[in-house]
Amino acid sequence: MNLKAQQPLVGLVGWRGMVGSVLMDRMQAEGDFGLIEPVFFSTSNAGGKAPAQAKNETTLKDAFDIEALKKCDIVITAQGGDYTTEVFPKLRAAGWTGHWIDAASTLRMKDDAVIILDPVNMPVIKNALQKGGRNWIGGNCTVSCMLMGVGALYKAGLVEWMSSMTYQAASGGGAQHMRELLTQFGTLNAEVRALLDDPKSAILEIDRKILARQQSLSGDEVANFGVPLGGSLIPWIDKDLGNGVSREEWKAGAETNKIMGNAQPIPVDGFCVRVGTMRCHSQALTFKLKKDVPVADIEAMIAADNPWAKVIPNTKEATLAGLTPVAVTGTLDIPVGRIRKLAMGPEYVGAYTIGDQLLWGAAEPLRRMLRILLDA
Ligand SMILES: NC(=O)C1=CN([C@@H]2O[C@H](COP(=O)(O)OP(=O)(O)OC[C@H]3O[C@@H](n4cnc5c(N)ncnc54)[C@H](OP(=O)(O)O)[C@@H]3O)[C@@H](O)[C@H]2O)C=CC1
Ligand SMILES: N[C@@H](CC(=O)OP(=O)(O)O)C(=O)O
Repeated sequence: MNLKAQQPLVGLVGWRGMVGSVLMDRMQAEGDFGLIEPVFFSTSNAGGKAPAQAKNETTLKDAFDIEALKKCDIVITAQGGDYTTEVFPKLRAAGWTGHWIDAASTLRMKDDAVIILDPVNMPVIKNALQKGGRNWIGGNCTVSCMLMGVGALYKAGLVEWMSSMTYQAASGGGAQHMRELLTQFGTLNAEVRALLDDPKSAILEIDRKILARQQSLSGDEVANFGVPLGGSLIPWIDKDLGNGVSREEWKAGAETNKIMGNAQPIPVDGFCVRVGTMRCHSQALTFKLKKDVPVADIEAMIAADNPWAKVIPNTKEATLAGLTPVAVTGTLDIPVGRIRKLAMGPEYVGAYTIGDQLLWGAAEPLRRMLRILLDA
């Protein structure tokens, strides 16, 4: 398949979901649709009208139609893991040799799949391409955002181990989770609105009423998270692996090492916590470096690594201005701040980083992989 010789046929699945919509916006902004012939698929509305970016094929194809998918040179999917599990093996079994670009975690750890994050692991991607690689999978959002920020330290071989404590946004669970969080905030606010309006009301009375309402949230009010997130947090994300580790925590080590192509795995571990933010994942990092490196050198390496990593000076003023989810949401910036030596010794370094989990954490690596294939 010579992807350069023509406008390749690119099948888009999951384009109207939350991740898919962010992907479409980014592809539009970067002019990607000018380089491809898009074919839009749907799991629910085959025969419906394709979005405005459609060119020749203006109706939606059935996303389960293997013959229709087989015609594509490239398929990009943000439809989710169940879709991948059902369709991908059938498509390959039918003899399809095109490129599969996927946001779901299903195929990430397969030997013939590469976790794509090209500003961090372009050599790994190029090497796989040369060997005929065809399966390109976006990484876990927390891992991708972390490596976009501090990948420089891994590339330099400086990391002996790293611990990551995350503060993950509601969007990581999907659109319904974001709605649930906001609805809970509204419910809680309504519960004490009269008391809030009265400046003389007792804060402990407000606190008591809020707690009572949080504890009574049930049914549809907690259908997605299972327990209240508004005014609370949840220190478990994804499945229980049965050994005290959550699947989200397991991904940190497994995916970091796979992305970096480490022959000798570097220990990466910590706790993943869901907090009441909208779509930015934050994380506090502890590094044990292999040697004592001055903070200024660490900052310089991070700043020089890629155009999106931004060092935030370790002051209160700069932190409040540039190192919060509200400051970062909707941008491709990956600020890294709070960089300092820790009390444990000169090789121990702390840092704090944030990324929009729908951009670098999901959509952006997919569209960049498309461009890599088009340029190959
Ligand atoms: N959420 C996240 O943070 C991340 C998600 N991912 C991966 O991406 C997958 C998709 O996630 P996400 O985008 O959050 O899922 P969504 O639920 O937003 O979208 C998934 C699909 O649901 C269908 N759908 C049904 N009703 C609606 C509706 N009202 N509006 C839009 N779409 C609707 C669409 O399929 P159709 O058009 O065919 O009906 C859509 O493609 C995940 O399963 C995961 O594998 C990866 C990284 C991060
Ligand atoms: N699990 C992440 C979101 C996500 O979709 O991750 P993954 O792509 O690894 O399943 C979160 O909840 O924040």
